[in-house]
Formats: sequence, structure tokens, C-alpha cells
Amino acid sequence: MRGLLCTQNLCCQFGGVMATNDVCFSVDHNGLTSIIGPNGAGKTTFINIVTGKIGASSGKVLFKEKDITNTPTHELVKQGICRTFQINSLFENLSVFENLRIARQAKVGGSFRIFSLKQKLKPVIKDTWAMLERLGLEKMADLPAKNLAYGDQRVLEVAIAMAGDPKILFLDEPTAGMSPSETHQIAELIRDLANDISVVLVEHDMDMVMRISDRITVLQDGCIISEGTPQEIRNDQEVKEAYLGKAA
Ligand SMILES: Nc1ncnc2c1ncn2[C@@H]1O[C@H](COP(=O)(O)OP(=O)(O)OP(=O)(O)O)[C@@H](O)[C@H]1O
Repeated sequence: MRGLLCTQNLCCQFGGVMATNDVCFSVDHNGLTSIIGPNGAGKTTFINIVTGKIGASSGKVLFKEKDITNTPTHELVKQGICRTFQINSLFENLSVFENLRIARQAKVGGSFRIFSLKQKLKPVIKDTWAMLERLGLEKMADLPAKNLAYGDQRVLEVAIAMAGDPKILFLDEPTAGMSPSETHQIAELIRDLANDISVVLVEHDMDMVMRISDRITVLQDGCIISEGTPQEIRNDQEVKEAYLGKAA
């Protein structure tokens, strides 16, 4: 299989549960691929394996045709594979700017030091402002992260993941707990990012998935049961049954 990133017969077993079962998946260099499926389908487990959080039981993950199976997360981030989590993971008492600046510095300067030579920080500061502007957070730059509205905190998390210059970005339920207007805002942002890089989205909000995805992969009981465009997935009988039961 080709593309930017792909998996070959990927499996992950927890005791008697095959959380990921023979999954062959691939994504291109840009565009938005959503992974959907009922609760417990194996979406988060799949992302956890591909981003190095947990090990695969068998099978392979290839990135730019190189085997990266079971590579630690920090190594994957260096190669351009980044992710966000279902729960907030910000430095709450630091400003929006500092949260993002530290993430950018880690990428550019290779260290998390808060105090550094001013000269060395110049390009980092420039990049930080550019990212804040792209994500619409510039007016909140001086606020402590904990004072942001929940939706803006999730946007900041996306910004932090973007600070690593990812080639591929995995987003795990970015709209969880958001209001409809916050959901709309982050959907636009995700769509915009997917014009430049490959974005893989795990999401329960079907309206959003159908509206912004280029491709959709459907998991059930750890297996891929369908793949296609939003239109194809909407009309797929097996997908309807997975969500609504055989009566559908
Ligand atoms: N660490 C673990 N130990 C044991 N079983 C696990 C573990 N993590 C996940 N599972 C099981 O693996 C299966 C897939 O779980 P996973 O969280 O990947 O599904 P999901 O599609 O992300 O679900 P949701 O939409 O509810 O977040 C489930 O049966 C779950 O109970």
C-alpha cells in the first residue's frame, strides 16, 4: 500500500479483545480522513498504536514507506507525526503565547527551556505569532490558558500540535464537550489545516464528519467495515447497521 502513512494487517489484543483487528489503512500527503465507528470500535486504540502510545500485537505501520511500528512517540513527533488527546493537556497557568512558544521552541531549539537567549528566540517568537494568527488566537495571547473558553483551549491544543510542523496530525475527538458554535469554529480550522497536511480525525459528530471529510474509514469491533467518500459512507448499508442495528 502507498501514501504518506499506512498500516499493514495491524492488530492489538487486550486479553480476549481484539481492539484492532487486521487493519490496513492508508492516507495521502494532504486531505482529511475521518475514522468513525460505534463506541468501543477501536478508534482510539488505532491512533494510540500509530502514534506510538501503545505497542502493536502484530502488523506494521509505515511512514514514507519506512517501518515505524512501535517507535516511541517522541521519535515520531520528530519525524512529523503529531496528535492531540481527548483531554486537555495545557500548561494552565502559562499564557496562550507561552504555551505555544514552548512547543515551538521544543521543535526549533530542541529544548523546553523557558528562559533562553533573546536572539535565539526571535524566529521562535515570530513563528508563534504567525500560528496564533492562523488559528485566530492572537487576541488571547496574554491570557492564562486556564482562562480561555473550553473551545479555545482545544484550538490551542491543535496549535501546539501544529508547532511541531507535522506532516500528519491525528485529532482524537477534538469537539468533545464543545458548543455548536465552537464545533463549527474548530471544524473550519481542521478543514483549513487539511489543505496543507494530512489530518486524521476521530470524531463522533457525524454532521461535521460528513461535511468536512475527504475520506471516511469505518471501524467496528476493531475491523474496517467500510471506506469511501462521505456520500459513499452515508449510503453504505453495513455502516447503517453498525450504528443502528440490523433493523436499519
Ligand atoms: N488498555 C486497555 N485494556 C483493555 N481493553 C482495552 C484497553 N483499551 C481499550 N480496550 C478495549 O478495546 C476496545 C476498543 O476500545 P477503544 O477505546 O479503542 O474504542 P473507541 O472506538 O475509541 O471507543 P470510543 O468511541 O468509546 O472512544 C474496547 O472493547 C475497549 O474496552
